[in-house]
Parts: sequence; C-alpha cells; structure tokens
Amino acid sequence: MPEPIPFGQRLRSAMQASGPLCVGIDPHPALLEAWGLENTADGVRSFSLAVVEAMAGAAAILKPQVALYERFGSKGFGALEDTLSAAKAAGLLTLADAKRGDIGSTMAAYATAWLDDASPLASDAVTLSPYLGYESLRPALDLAAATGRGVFVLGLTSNPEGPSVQHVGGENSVAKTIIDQVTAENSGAEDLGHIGLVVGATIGDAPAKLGIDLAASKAPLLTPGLGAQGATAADIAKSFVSSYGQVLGTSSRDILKAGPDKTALRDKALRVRDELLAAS
Ligand SMILES: O=C(O)c1cc(=O)[nH]c(=O)n1[C@@H]1O[C@H](COP(=O)(O)O)[C@@H](O)[C@H]1O
Repeated sequence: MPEPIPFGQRLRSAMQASGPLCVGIDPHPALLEAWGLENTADGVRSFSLAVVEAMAGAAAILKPQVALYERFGSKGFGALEDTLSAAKAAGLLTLADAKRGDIGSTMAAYATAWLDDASPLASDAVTLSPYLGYESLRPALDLAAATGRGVFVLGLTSNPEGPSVQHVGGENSVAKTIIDQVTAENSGAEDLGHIGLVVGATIGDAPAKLGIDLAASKAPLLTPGLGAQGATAADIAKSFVSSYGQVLGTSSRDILKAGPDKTALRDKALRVRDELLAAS
C-alpha cells in the first residue's frame, strides 16, 4: 500500500483550489421547513445532497453536523453515509462534526468509526473534544496520521460559555495546554499538520490575552461563529493576524438559508469565500 497523502497537504491543496471555506451542513428543522422538506431522515438526505451538489469547487471541505443526523437513529446515519459518499464523489473533503472524546479504550472505537478506511462513516476528518485530557485522544490522533486523515481538536470554542473552562489558568490556561500539545504534535509538518484546532471566529483577542501562538501550531484553524453567531471575515482577520493563512472559515446557517435554490446557495458560499479572501 502506498503511504497516504497527509491530511494537512490534502486540505492545503483543496484550499488553494477552492478557497478557505468550510460549509457546515446543519439540517435544522427550521431550515428543512424553509426548504420545503420534511423533518425526517429522507428530508435530511435531500437537503444534504443538494448542499454537496451546490458546493463542488466553491468550498474546500464540508462539515456535516452529526447531531442533526443522529436524531433519526439508523435512518439518520444512513443519510449521513450517503452524504459522505456524495461529497467524496464530488471531490469535496469531509469533516464529521461529531465532537467525540472519551477514555482511551473507548476512543479507539470512536477513531475506528470515523477514521478507519473500512468504516461506512469514514470521513476525511472528525472534530474531537480534548476535555478528558489531550492524550486520551491518542487512538484517533494516531489513526488519523496512519490513514491520511485529520482531526480538529476544540481549542477556544465560539460559544459564550467556552471561556468559563478554556480560559481557566490565566497564562497557563486550559486552552493553551491543549494547543501546546497540538503544536508539539504538528511540529514535523512543513505547512499544515494533520491536527487541526477549532478556534471560534468570535474569540476576539483571547489568543493574545492567553499568550497563545496559533501560527506556531501549524494547525488548520476551523473558525465557527462566522455568520449566524455574529462574526465577520474582518473579525477573523483581526483575531488571527499571523495565522490567517491557516484559517478555514466555516459557516452553516447563514449559507444554508440561501437555499433550496442551488445557484443561490452556491452564490452565497462564493460571497462568503470571497469575503474571507479579501480580508487576508
Ligand atoms: O466544532 C464546531 O464546528 C463548532 C465549534 C464551536 O466552537 N462552535 C460551533 O458553532 N461549532 C459548530 O459549528 C456550527 C456553527 O453553525 P452556524 O452557527 O449555523 O454557522 C455548528 O454545527 C456548531 O456545532
């Protein structure tokens, strides 16, 4: 078997070809209704396949929000599998937003579910929560490296409750401890490593205040909070000055509400992408 191409390289190529945008697929009941679809697994499948079709060439990566499929049990997971297959066929990378995190032995099973070639849910990357300790994620970190996949570890999240945990410790904050471990792990990468970080677009001056050097992490930086949560491309450019080249701007509802017309959906994504490019 040839060595797989590392995720950081695959992501960089996709960002160069299509721009630094991740489109979130979050089939919320209100969006399904606005699109004239039923709030069922079939509705979620139709919604997701339309997003995939609209985004080829406009986004580097798609991020299905697993919770919105999971609520329909096995039928919902079936819709997610079809979405992942369609994205692959369309040449789009996939990031399963599953936010997994558990003790190491269970983590090995989560890693197999999302990152093993043989799994029906295998994605190019998965989001992980490091709050059982960064090293508890080891099975997923290692399987991602071995299979040319990636992970995105929560660092500084976009929600207002995040700082109550992540900022604790001041100059030795919880977030900095996690990000330092990501930095060490990505140190051999020439450009982007395979361990990404989730750092919200809404975080303002938190990296500077906490003494966090995001550029040194070599992590692809997923920045939710753009659009529906109020942040703009200009906010991202301000918070991520020296690491802007690592930023993968991500937005879900603000783009999805432009559907169901696929041209309108794609045009909205292209506008968000162009704002991200212009803010650099
Ligand atoms: O990991 C994530 O993607 C994530 C982390 C975070 O800090 N904040 C955050 O909003 N997200 C996810 O990003 C998406 C944001 O959706 P919109 O607010 O509609 O753009 C949702 O699927 C969230 O679960």
